Amino acid sequence: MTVTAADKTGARTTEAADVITGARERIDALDDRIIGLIQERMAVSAVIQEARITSGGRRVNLSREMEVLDHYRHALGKPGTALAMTMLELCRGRV
Ligand SMILES: C=C(O[C@@H]1C=C(C(=O)O)C=C[C@H]1O)C(=O)O
Repeated sequence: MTVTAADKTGARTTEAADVITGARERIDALDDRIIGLIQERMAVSAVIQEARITSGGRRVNLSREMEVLDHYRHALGKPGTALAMTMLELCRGRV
């Protein structure tokens, strides 16, 4: 059986299916960029952590993490905090 664009998108008209298919391509491209930025952030964060550990300090700096959490919460509301927590976990591991 053939899978139509309407089947894949959940749309009930070909016009809506076309809009959704085009917008999903943009979302996929945005997600690629977001993932690239997260990977870049992880690399920069690793440089900071290594410098601090090599100097005799600790990997984690909680006061800085609070600033990062506040930044995301101000920009995105409560879910921003959860997003920042996940980002921090990606960048420095679970604490
Ligand atoms: C990158 C740092 O080290 C750790 C990782 C952080 C981050 O990825 O944003 C923030 C605080 C630290 O726990 C830093 O101190 O800035």
